[in-house]
Amino acid sequence: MAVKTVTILGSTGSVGTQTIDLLMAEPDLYRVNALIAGRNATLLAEQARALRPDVAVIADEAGYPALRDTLAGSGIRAEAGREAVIAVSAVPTDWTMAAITGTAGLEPTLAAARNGRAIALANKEALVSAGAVFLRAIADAGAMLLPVDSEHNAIFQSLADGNRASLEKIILTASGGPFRDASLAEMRDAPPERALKHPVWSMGAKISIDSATLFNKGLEVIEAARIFALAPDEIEVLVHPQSIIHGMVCYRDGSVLAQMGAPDMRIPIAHTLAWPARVATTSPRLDLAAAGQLSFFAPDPIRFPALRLAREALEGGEGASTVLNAANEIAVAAYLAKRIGFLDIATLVERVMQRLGAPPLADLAAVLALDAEARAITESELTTKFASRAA
Ligand SMILES: NC(=O)C1=CN([C@@H]2O[C@H](COP(=O)(O)OP(=O)(O)OC[C@H]3O[C@@H](n4cnc5c(N)ncnc54)[C@H](OP(=O)(O)O)[C@@H]3O)[C@@H](O)[C@H]2O)C=CC1
Ligand SMILES: CC(=O)[C@@H](O)[C@H](O)COP(=O)(O)O
Ligand SMILES: [Mn+2]
Repeated sequence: MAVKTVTILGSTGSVGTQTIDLLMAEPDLYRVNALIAGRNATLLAEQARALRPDVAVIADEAGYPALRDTLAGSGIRAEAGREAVIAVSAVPTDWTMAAITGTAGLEPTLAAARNGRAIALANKEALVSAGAVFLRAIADAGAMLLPVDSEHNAIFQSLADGNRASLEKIILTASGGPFRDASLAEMRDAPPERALKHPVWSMGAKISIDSATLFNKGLEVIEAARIFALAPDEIEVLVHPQSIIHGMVCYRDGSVLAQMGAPDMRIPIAHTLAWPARVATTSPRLDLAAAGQLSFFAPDPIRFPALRLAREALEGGEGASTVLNAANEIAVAAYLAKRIGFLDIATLVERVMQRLGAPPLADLAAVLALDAEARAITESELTTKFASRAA
């Protein structure tokens, strides 16, 4: 088998480190071209010394001296700053893992896509924010989009028999998050430390809070609509606390194909890494007898308004998803900084959506401008309407 060249955008994060676990398990199959991270220069340098890429890039320039000094004499280039992140993302490589959190990952991911190779997409915010602009860039470049998000990878696998035309609907499962059974009062007072405790998955802070509000599932509804060209009413969400079935495709003859697996992100990452082949992983094997029971129920729209807001954004036209995503990124950061309460996240996002509506998006510049405007308006809402709480 030919050696596959690999670049990881977001190598120091939860998805990035699990990708590295897989690469290190099969060192003869892969060669790492570049590792790119945000701030964690110590871990990035350690990863670079183990994987020996051509270059390691740290977005935060303050981390450059540590990265440069640790890599001195190794033959591995050290670079820093946003421009270097985008330039190195653009260097041709067979497979790019797009795992930078938030719209910070949009331009690097599109730079990688322009090479027309495989993009393993974990960074759902980039697709939600840029929508058709993102998909057009992928299609124009002839790149292959491989969904890493567990639910979308499950749908991708369940569609593999080519029966897309016979699809009736898909079902995305949700764990329900740490507040699945909590009262509204508990949620109102919940500190970030509690919201960060996901019942099933170990993930970065931003997506963990999104799972707690169900904005993660809302973003995933939009992500699924874009990747699989589905109408909003063709996408259903079911809470499935065991997180064993990740997604299902329902066909018009009544058949339902589901993808199952232990809740371990190395499984969908490995699927995209080896696609269309499969590689062995050491991930835990599914033991259905031990699981005993698989349960499902509809999400509660009162405690979790995020799903309604995401559906409104999806139906509201292009720019509404950009606004929802940007407002949510700012609101989550404000919650983590204890500037607002947990339930304020959705309230804030809804206010910003009402203020900005759904402006059309002609190109990437329009996406970035709307993203910046939505962030500024969310900040101004935060400092005015939520000022008393912040005091
Ligand atoms: N974790 C999971 O299981 C899943 C995650 N996803 C998606 O994957 C993406 C990554 O999630 P996750 O790994 O949990 O997040 P983490 O917070 O764990 O990791 C984020 C990564 O992005 C890097 N990063 C952040 N900002 C920048 C920047 N401006 N420039 C370059 N690099 C940057 C971080 O670097 P550093 O740490 O050095 O600052 C880190 O390597 C998200 O979009 C998430 O929604 C989807 C499905 C599952
Ligand atoms: C692993 C993964 O794909 C996450 O997006 C996961 O789905 C989060 O769990 P929730 O179902 O609680 O959002
Ligand atoms: Mn997911």
